[in-house]
This record gives sequence, C-alpha cells and structure tokens, in this order.
Amino acid sequence: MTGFEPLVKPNDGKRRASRSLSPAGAVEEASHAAHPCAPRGAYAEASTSKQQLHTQQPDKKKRKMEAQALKRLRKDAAEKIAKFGEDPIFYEAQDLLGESTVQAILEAGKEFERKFERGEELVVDVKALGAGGHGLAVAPTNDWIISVPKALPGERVRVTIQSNDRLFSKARVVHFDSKSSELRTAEPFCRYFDQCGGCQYQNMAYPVQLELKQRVVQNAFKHYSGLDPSVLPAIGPTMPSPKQRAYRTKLTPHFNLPPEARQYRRTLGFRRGNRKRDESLDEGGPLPVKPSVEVAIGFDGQDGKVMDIEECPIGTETINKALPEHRQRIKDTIFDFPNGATLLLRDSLSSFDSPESPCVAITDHKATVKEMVENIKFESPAGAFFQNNRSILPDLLGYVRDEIIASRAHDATDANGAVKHYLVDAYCGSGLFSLCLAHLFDQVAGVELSSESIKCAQTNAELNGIKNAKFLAGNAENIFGTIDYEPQQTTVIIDPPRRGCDDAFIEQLVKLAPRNVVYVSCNVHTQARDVGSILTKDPAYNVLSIRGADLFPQTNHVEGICVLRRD
Ligand SMILES: C[S@@+](CC[C@H](N)C(=O)[O-])C[C@H]1O[C@@H](n2cnc3c(N)ncnc32)[C@H](O)[C@@H]1O
Repeated sequence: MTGFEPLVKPNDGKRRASRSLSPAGAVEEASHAAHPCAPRGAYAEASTSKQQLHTQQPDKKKRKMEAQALKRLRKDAAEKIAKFGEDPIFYEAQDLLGESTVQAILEAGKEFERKFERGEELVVDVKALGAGGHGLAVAPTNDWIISVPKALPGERVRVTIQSNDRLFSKARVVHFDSKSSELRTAEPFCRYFDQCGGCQYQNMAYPVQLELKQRVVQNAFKHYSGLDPSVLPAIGPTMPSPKQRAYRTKLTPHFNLPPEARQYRRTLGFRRGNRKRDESLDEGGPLPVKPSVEVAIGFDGQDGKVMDIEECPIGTETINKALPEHRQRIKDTIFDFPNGATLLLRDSLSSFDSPESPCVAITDHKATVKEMVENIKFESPAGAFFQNNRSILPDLLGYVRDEIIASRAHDATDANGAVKHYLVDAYCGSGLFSLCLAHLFDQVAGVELSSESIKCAQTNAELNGIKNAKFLAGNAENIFGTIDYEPQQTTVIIDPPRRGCDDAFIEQLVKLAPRNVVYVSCNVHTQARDVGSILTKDPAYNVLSIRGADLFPQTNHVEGICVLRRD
C-alpha cells in the first residue's frame, strides 16, 4: 500500500498479544504478566482473586513464570553486554550510587529487582541528565536509580513509577516541587513536548544542548573505548545545526489498529492481521454498521502509547503541510488496514535547479527523493537511508574535508612532486561522502549492504559526471578484497548503522592499515568501542580529533566524528 509499511516494532506485537477482545468489543488487559518488570500492582491484584478460587496453585505457577522470565532477562542482558557493552545507564548508576553499591547489587543478583510498584509515588531530587536525555535521581532507598523524562538536574519532582528495569525504574513527573534547574533555559515550542517521547531537550537553550552532547561524547569514549585517557584528545565542541527547528526531512508517524476496527473487520470475515477475507467466517445477514473509531496517529508518548500528533515542529514545513492530508487518509480508510502501520513522509526538492528549489512531500517508499548537498545532486528511493537534517550537511562535509586536507600536510610525494589519494567509503548509502569528496581523490570506492542504495550511488555518480568512483553492493569488509590502493595514500570513511562495525570489518581495516580513518556515527557508544578496538589492534593509529555534530537538535541524539591517522 502506497506510503505505508507494516508496523514492525516488536513491543507492539507483545502489547496486542497481552490483550483480549471481549464480545462487546471492549479491551481487557490480560490478567497476569510474566515479565518481572511488568506492573506489580496489577499482577498482585489478579493473582489474589485467582488465589481465592484455586488456593496455592497460582502462586506456584506465578513464581515459576517469574523465575523463567528473570532467567530470560539475565540471558538477554548478558548477550547484549557481550555484544555492545553495558548500557550507558549502568555507568550513570555507578556515578550516582557509587561503584561499590552497584557491584553489591550485581553480586546479590538484584539488578532486575522489582524495586517499586507501578503507580507508586515518590519524591526525588534529580541529580544528573543521562545519555538517554532523561533526568536521573537516586531512589529514597539509596540503591536504585529513578529515570524521569523532562526533569532536569537540580529539580525536585513528585513522580509515579511506570516500570522497573535493570538497576533503575522509569517514572513520570506528576508534579514539579521545584523547577529551578540552571539547565531549564528555554520554553518548549511544541505543544506535545511534555508527553511526547520524540524530543527531550526543548526545555534547554541551544548552547546548553550542545554542551550536554559534548559531555555524552566524552563519557562514551571514557566508558566504551577501553583506551587510556592519555591517548584521547579533548572532545571538541559540538558542531551546531544551522536549523534547530523544522529541520527533519523525514517523519514516520505510526498508529495501532483500534480494537473496534479489528472487531469490525472480523465481522466482515477478516482474520486477525489478514488482508484476505476468510469466507468461512462470514456470518451472513446484513452488513454490520461501521463503528465510529478514534485512531491516534503520531509518535510514542512517555507511557509507550501512541500519541495523536497533528504537527511536529522539528519536521520541515513541507512535511507538516502534508501531514493533515495523510492523517485524514488513514482515518478514512482505517477499516482497510489489517494491522497498525507506519506512515512515511520525506521532504524532497521538486527539481535540481538549485538547493533552494521548492520542496514536496513524498509518501511512497519507492518514489524518488531529490537532495542537493553543496552542488552535488542525489536521488534515492524515499524508503532508503539519507541523512535527515540537510541544513548541517555542508558543515559536516566541510569538517571532514578540512580534516582530510590537514592530514595531507606531511604526505610523501613521488618523483614528480605528486601524490595519489584514495578514498574508501564504507557503509556509503547512496554515496553522500564518496560523491561530495570525490574531487579530493584520484579514486573512490564505496561499499554498502543495500543493493538499492548502491544502484543510487552509481546513478548519482553519473548524474554528477563523477567518473572516479565505483560502488560495490555487499558487506562493508568485502571492499578490501576489491581494491589495491596504497595504504599510505588511503582514507577510509566509516559511517555504519547504530550497531557499529562487525569484527570482520575491523580486522580487514587494520590489515589494510590506511593512513587516515574518519569514523562518523549516529551512536557514539559503539563508535567509541570500535575506535578502541582499532587502536588496540594497531597502536600505530593516533586519535587526532573527536567531536559531536548536532544532526538532531532538541533530542538527546548526537552524531560522533572521530579522525584517526596512522603514523
Ligand atoms: C548511517 S547509514 C550511512 C549512509 C551514508 N554514509 C550516508 O551518510 O548517507 C549506514 C548505512 O550502512 C548500510 N549498512 C548496514 N550494514 C552494513 C554492512 N554490514 N555493510 C555495508 N553497509 C551496511 C546501511 O544500509 C546504511 O545505508
């Protein structure tokens, strides 16, 4: 269906699976919850009524389910830690509670303890801001963290517990007893800010946001690189985004299918989640009357439920103008959806006449989006990856370009006083770095997993008359077998997805031993881990610079740029 993709968030399936439809169409919460972090109060109430009917039996069952769920949680956490390291909140808990307290909790196996009841109220003093953008407080028990979105250090807040997690509980502000944080320096400009989970920082002036992000980068390298601080340069100031509102060129509001719509579809003979009718379910008789249905289309709120969002002021004007029409389209056709779905809105130039050409909103995943970065034209399918804040791209590319040029100052020249330069653009997408920097290099090779994006990179090279770039579809590490570039004259740009680089890629990279590595990442934690791994495998690399770039103003996200040189 044009403009829509299936809702793939795993939580959503779980949420729906834990509910059942009553014949009257009302939603009933399941009477028990297996997850140790599930609401304890609700669970206790359900099991009490069962106890009256079945004496001790449910208690035993409940304990068994809890033990199994805890085992699963521990196993999942151990796997995640082995792969990605500890979650940033682990280090934040160590800072706030003390390493020995955290160690004692781990040794006692109490890191998943259901510390507080869901709905329980506490008054806490917010002490720090976590990398996730939430205020962090120490629980009154002094051995647990309370994470409170939209609350800032220095503020005293009355909160209600939402859920328990590893070493911390998530909570929601009920009341600000004091709202005096030095960081609270701006008035949020979005009417949904208090409830929406999308932005975290609209209550802080922009320079404060940039400073916070600098600290996040600093902590990431401190905790995840495994490197001695002496080998790391001071973290540079965060590169600001020229646009701090109306910058996002892509929005993906989503919705869950309301239970009334699901029920109505069933009476028409559609099984749950199916597009095709099952004749055997047809109850015959006259067509049932369509119920009136309210559907929330937007983003997840702090309570995990989808909020109905009519406008998103960090999205571009083009997207916001198009949003009402597309929301209405969903409302008008809600009974045609077998499930919830995600709507795609991409801002595209209408032509390549100039970077200031008027823009249009595109909602079909397969339609072509046009972008112009500096003077380079890019076309890519709306469903494929492209950086979402076009306002900062010239500065980001300018910085990478300057770093590359500066690193050439001491390059050896050949007999004619010339030196060749090569670029490998790993995880190249539709060729942003390769094509914008191609003029600095004799040859460029890009690699990318998505064959669709690689086709775009090739067409984009042609579109811009760039002849020195070739592109390969495949795993990033495969590029090393296809090039014979002189390592001393080679720069590798790495821009992987959030999970960072695979071991196989890092192995191949250090085997090639390129002179320069520029690592750009939307996850500074996996970036720090990978940089640590490169330096550990090959100590001839030096970290020349590290800084953040603010591709996502008003949110806690920060892009990291780290430049390495092998001497
Ligand atoms: C953050 S995007 C960067 C794209 C590009 N550098 C840009 O700025 O437009 C990461 C890209 O890595 C690609 N990717 C993911 N896993 C990969 C892998 N194992 N090997 C190569 N590319 C991969 C994704 O398809 C995505 O296009």
